[in-house]
Amino acid sequence: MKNKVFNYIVGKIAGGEKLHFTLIDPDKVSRLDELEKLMDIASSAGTDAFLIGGSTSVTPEEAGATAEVLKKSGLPVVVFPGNLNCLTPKADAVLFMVLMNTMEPYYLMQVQVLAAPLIRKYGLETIPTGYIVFNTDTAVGHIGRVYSIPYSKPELVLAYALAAEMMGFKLLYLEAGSGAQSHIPPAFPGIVKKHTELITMVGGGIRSPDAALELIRAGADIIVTGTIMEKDPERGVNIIKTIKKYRG
Ligand SMILES: CC(C)=CCC/C(C)=C/CC/C(C)=C/CC/C(C)=C/COP(=O)(O)OP(=O)(O)O
Ligand SMILES: O=P(O)(O)OC[C@@H](O)CO
Ligand SMILES: [Mg+2]
Repeated sequence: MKNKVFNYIVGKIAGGEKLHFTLIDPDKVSRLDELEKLMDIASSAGTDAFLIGGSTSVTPEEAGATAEVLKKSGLPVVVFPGNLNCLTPKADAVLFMVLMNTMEPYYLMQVQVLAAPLIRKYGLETIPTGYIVFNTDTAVGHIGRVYSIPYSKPELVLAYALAAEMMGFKLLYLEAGSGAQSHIPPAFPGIVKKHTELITMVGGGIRSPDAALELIRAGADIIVTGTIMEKDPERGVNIIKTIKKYRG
């Protein structure tokens, strides 16, 4: 069905839910038995979908094998691509992303042109996504040649968000970078939510239920965690449960 994953997300948000996505980096979780364990823990806690991706070192075979395992959960499996190598027909959908604050033309239009025919052949659903990365001191910040946006300037974030909406993106991913020292300020999802209709997804450096709650209260619709599930699954479960209990 067309837009199946997107409609699943929109339906949950319309029903008053806040969502949690679990990021699996095939570069970090390469053993399939470990992956299955993580999947069971996250899905029992109530995560709403799985993202698969990494900035470096993901082979198409690893992406495919990861997707195949995660599909067993019955939850949507969405590619969050660092590049073409992350694409796999085994997933349900792909975040069709533009890295809005890059200085590298490849991440603005070239990778999308290279990816589009492959995605069509694979039959993957595409979710038009504006991607903004705030921390240059992370793998994605380095690989993506990110042009940093000051943390003290939410109005600049809003300018990006308005541009994303005017260009027809449906989702805006505000990213501190995987393993970032700190998550983004709540004022960022706050200002985006106040002035646009974009689905607002926040990730990077979220390591506590309080941090997730703060971002959700400010306006984030979707919280992404990756590292915490690999390092401290119990804490990861607490974050998911807190998000799923929240009613605004
Ligand atoms: C449309 C297609 C096919 C691709 C878009 C490609 C774009 C725009 C990529 C943006 C730049 C980039 C490198 C994104 C990577 C995002 C990602 C999957 C991050 C996951 O975390 P890691 O950066 O691997 O963190 P670790 O350092 O913890 O491994
Ligand atoms: O690994 P963490 O810090 O949870 O970040 C998740 C995600 O936003 C990275 O793209
Ligand atoms: Mg990685």
